[in-house]
Amino acid sequence: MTNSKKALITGITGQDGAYLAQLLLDKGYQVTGTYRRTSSVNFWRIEELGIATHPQLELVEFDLTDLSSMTRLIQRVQPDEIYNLAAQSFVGVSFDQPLTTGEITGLGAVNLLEAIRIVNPNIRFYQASTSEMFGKVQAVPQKEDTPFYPRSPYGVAKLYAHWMTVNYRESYGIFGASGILFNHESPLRGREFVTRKITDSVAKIHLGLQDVLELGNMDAKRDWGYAKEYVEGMWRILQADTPDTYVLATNRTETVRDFVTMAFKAVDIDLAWSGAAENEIGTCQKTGRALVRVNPKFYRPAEVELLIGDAGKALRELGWKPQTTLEQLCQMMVEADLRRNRAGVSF
Ligand SMILES: C[C@H]1O[C@H](OP(=O)(O)OP(=O)(O)OC[C@H]2O[C@@H](n3cnc4c(=O)[nH]c(N)nc43)[C@H](O)[C@@H]2O)[C@@H](O)[C@@H](O)C1=O
Repeated sequence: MTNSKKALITGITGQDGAYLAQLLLDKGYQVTGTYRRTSSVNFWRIEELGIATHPQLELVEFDLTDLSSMTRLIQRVQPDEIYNLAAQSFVGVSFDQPLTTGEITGLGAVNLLEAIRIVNPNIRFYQASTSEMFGKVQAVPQKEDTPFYPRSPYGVAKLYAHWMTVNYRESYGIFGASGILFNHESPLRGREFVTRKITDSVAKIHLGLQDVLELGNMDAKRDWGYAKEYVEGMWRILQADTPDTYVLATNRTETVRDFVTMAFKAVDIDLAWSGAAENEIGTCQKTGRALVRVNPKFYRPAEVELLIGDAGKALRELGWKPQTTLEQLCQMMVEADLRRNRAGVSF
């Protein structure tokens, strides 16, 4: 399918960037994806999706904190839509690197908004906002009008970018839209995030490549959906008649412990839990072997205890609804990690 539309995606090497690029290429868009220079730039996600060498995909190395190069890039590409998915997105790291997180995750979005304002105010802009902005939640479930209370430098930086998007919408009439996405996972998730850390470890333990899985707070509750469906929601948000803010979530919440139990079940291991807090362990019911234990080094200075979103507005106005259950998602992730570990590849 061809289509005359052009999209710019910042953060093409991340989970969402890769899935969104695939979706837009399938729709016939010309896609420019930007990535940050790091010591180990890695294109494994777009390679796994089979789009790395797609003729309609251009990859550009780019720094979100540099307004002048951003302006030149937008002048050259002339995109119809910009999806800002680039961020320092790991909550744990943001406590150690609050300033870098603020520059990339917070100010980076404003650089894009400024460049749009300068180059072409008709460009549609999607800001990747996050349930981390609800943090210490002020209502259950959380929706678009729930007051924010971020609990990490990451959440604070995202909240700044979110309000700047709203502000540019109201001040300059820019089509600045924001998706408040709850946790969304997939086989393309990085292993620094808890679901993928769990599914990769379960695969390794099952194959005899690892002894035990160590985790932090297992009582944290998250609303986990399937990332591939969430990028479809991003696209719908930018196709709406007017720019707005939408929550994307499943409206189901489970603990980290529940996800661990589910992941071991996917390889036919039933766990029994014992001990509490720092002494909690998960043992194999059949063999009595300890497979999971808590290591306080993974605790965060401030924790988000409970997230559960209400995506009713996205359903009513955009027709968006999650389809994949957490059990299906977990199974899909464990199977992908079994496949990779059997093949000796490690992403
Ligand atoms: C929507 C939001 O979603 C993500 O943020 P996150 O919820 O912090 O994701 P996570 O997978 O790192 O942690 C989930 C929970 O799991 C707990 N937990 C326990 N033990 C470990 C552990 O060993 N590692 C990690 N990473 N977490 C652990 C941890 O303390 C937390 O309560 C990002 O995409 C972010 O960019 C974003 O926007």
